[in-house]
Amino acid sequence: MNESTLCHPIVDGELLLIRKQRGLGEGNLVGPGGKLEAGETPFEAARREVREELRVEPTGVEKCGEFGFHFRDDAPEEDSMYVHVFTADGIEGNPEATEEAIPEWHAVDDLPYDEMWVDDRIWMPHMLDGETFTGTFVLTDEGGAMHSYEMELGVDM
Ligand SMILES: COc1nc(N)nc2c1ncn2[C@H]1C[C@H](O)[C@@H](COP(=O)(O)OP(=O)(O)OP(=O)(O)O)O1
Repeated sequence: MNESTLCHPIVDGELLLIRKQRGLGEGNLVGPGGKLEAGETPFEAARREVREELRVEPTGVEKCGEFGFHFRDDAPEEDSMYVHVFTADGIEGNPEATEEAIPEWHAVDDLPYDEMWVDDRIWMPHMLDGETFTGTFVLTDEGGAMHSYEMELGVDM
């Protein structure tokens, strides 16, 4: 299964997201992140992806969760991903648009979940409340709807 990361800087009540310019979820509003490279830990990959996508260095990076997902209509082994989720308490530098990502800040209490992956509205409120979590999500309709999911809160990370 592909392993990837998401890293969410949260500063002054706002969450730094990206408008994804290519790859899985192109056009969606997502956390900065991407697949692990060979020999990399999830922590290293999370920081590298923020640097590559937004040209800033995340600070105070901490893991808050992990989840797996697959699409119901596809073979799970061919189209599934395991995602390590991090928060950051700041960034060094000013986010820049790159060919992969356009930065957008959004108030944590008014997130546009209808422009995000359908699983985000389930786990992200827990992340924003400072809870740890694990989850499994099964999406349908090419990711447009949630078929089923399981989540556990208060998990050791
Ligand atoms: C289907 O549900 C998803 N939900 C959430 N919350 N995040 C998702 C979902 N599917 C993909 N993602 C995120 C997780 C990773 O951060 C990226 C992976 O995207 P991609 O396959 O494009 O990986 P990259 O490493 O960015 O690709 P490049 O080879 O272009 O660097 O999406």
